[in-house]
Amino acid sequence: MPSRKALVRRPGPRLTEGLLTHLERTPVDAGLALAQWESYTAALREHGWETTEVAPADDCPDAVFVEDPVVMFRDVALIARSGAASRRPETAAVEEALSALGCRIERVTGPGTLDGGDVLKVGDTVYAGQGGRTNAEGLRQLRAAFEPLGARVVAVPVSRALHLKSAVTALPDGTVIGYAPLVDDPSLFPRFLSVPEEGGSHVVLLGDGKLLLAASAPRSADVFAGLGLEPVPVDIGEFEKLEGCVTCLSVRLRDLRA
Ligand SMILES: NC(=O)NCCC[C@H](N)C(=O)O
Repeated sequence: MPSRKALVRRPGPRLTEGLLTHLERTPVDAGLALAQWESYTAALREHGWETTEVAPADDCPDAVFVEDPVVMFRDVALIARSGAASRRPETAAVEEALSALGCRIERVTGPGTLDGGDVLKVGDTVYAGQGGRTNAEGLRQLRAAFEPLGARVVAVPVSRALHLKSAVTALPDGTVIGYAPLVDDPSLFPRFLSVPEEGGSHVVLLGDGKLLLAASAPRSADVFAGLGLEPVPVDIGEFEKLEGCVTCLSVRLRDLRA
């Protein structure tokens, strides 16, 4: 029976200083962001995911984007080493939380860099974005950690978005979805579906055909509903101003050993 736990991390006091790469800074309302985070984590729980909070990293503005400090494959947690040096102190408490949950821990070491947001798993295929935050050495270490476990790692160039998963994610049947202007090369994916909004390219699979996605993507939600899926919209507008999306606010742990 697959596990249904999800790591999350509460927004910290410096959230509004989060890094920006592709967007101009616009004011972030910290109170509203907290309310949106509470609704996001409540939606996970309502759909059967038990949430575990990673201890705060209050000096790290981007710590709420808990997907980036780790990549999971089966019960192995590969602790990442961000291409953004200011994000590296986020990993310590993530490692502690995963270790306490019984995960085996591996670590990306320098000069390798890797952000969890650059890794999209579709079954045993692991698409790894190489761009601003993940370098060739990080990719090499990802292969070394996961290929012995049965992963097939496919490198994907990322030049138009912060992370691979800022550009593409996947539906339950494995179809990769993306907002075409942000995808370097859709032909790298066996099946690609273009969605009408940037926010529509990020979905978190909740199980039973349900997809968590941003409320900013209603037309994409209609596309998914037309495919027989059930969109679950959540407003994450304050995090979108910081180049965050639904995927980066949690790490689902589906293969923990009992
Ligand atoms: N996986 C993700 O897409 N993470 C979003 C991180 C946003 C944050 N402001 C950053 O630039 O690192």
